[in-house]
Amino acid sequence: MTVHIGVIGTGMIGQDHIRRLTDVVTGAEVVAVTDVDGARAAEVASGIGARALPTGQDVIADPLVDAVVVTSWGPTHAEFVLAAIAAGKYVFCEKPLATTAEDCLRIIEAEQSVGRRLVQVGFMRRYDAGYRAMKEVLDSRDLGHPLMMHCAHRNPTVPEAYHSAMAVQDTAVHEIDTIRWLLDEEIVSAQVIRPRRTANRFEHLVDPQFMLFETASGVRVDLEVFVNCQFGYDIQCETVCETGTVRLPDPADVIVKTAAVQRTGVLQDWKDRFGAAFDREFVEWIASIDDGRLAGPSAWDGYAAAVTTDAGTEALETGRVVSVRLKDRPDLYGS
Ligand SMILES: NC(=O)C1=CN([C@@H]2O[C@H](COP(=O)(O)OP(=O)(O)OC[C@H]3O[C@@H](n4cnc5c(N)ncnc54)[C@H](O)[C@@H]3O)[C@@H](O)[C@H]2O)C=CC1
Ligand SMILES: O=C1[C@@H](O)[C@H](O)[C@@H](O)[C@H](O)[C@H]1O
Repeated sequence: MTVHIGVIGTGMIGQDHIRRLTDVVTGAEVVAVTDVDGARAAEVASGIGARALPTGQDVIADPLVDAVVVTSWGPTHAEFVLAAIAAGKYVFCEKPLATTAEDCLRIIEAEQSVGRRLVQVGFMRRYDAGYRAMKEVLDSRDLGHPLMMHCAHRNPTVPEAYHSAMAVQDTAVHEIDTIRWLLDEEIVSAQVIRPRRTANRFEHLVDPQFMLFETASGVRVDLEVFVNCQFGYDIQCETVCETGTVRLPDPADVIVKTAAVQRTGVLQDWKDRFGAAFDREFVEWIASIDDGRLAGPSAWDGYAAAVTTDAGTEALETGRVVSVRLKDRPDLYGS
């Protein structure tokens, strides 16, 4: 069976997902696209023999579209996800699911009223081979219970429009999801410490930031977010358990030894670091639509991330430890 896809937002990641749905994933075809920049949508559509439609609502209503991919700007996500649920269509939404926890709750309520999962959120790290291997070790409890986790999320630079709260909302949001997923429990508090600022940043930006999270069972997580580290895109994660540790591998690369020096490359971009994870994310999404049972990150995961990033943003502003208070998890999203 071929799943016919409509894509809302043909910007950077929208085009990348269209390419993978067209060239990498079997059983999927992008048949309609839209963008507020109509010329961009038309150009993307013509490259793959799809139709460019005027609005996102037209894409969702299109009878030829079985499932929707939302890759427009964050503040537009909730409207499109809610419309897709109302139309009874599967919807893959890039992070964030919505920019407020209230909108995430509206999405959860809408999905519950339909009685089955239609929404998947684009937390692609859950599809990364290294993170998956780490989760297997943790789930096996071979090393006992996790006690602490040390993480780093480093970008070489960010554009001037990037502001301090984005370190939590746009960057740390990926670790917030992976912490919850790897440890299989919720985060209960967030704190943000401001170390000495790097000189290599725009004046308005607090960078780096040192974040501390605590989970329901008392696991402590530290996360360094350093978005002007200069040297590359570098993702680190180590979990310390009762009888051992498990650490994310660095991406494979050759080691060159010459002139008394040993060197290996550092990736520069999240697209390269997580390219294979994005591919697998879409392969599995299409397979789960075929099965009629979504298994990837849910609207609940999008909601939990939104509440935690709100707490993190407040923690950055106030310097306090801020509690993360979630509603009870509905049965639709497991226990
Ligand atoms: N999972 C991940 O690692 C990543 C996720 N993202 C997420 O993907 C989303 C898009 O990010 P980018 O592609 O970087 O942004 P972008 O600015 O390159 O593309 C967004 C596109 O959406 C269009 N758009 C905005 N509002 C629209 C509307 N109402 N209807 C139709 N089109 C609309 C814009 O014209 C633009 O072409 C964001 O939510 C971002 O957080 C982005 C990068 C990485
Ligand atoms: O979502 C993303 C970007 O927006 C963000 O800026 C990067 O740091 C992340 O690693 C990437 O996955």
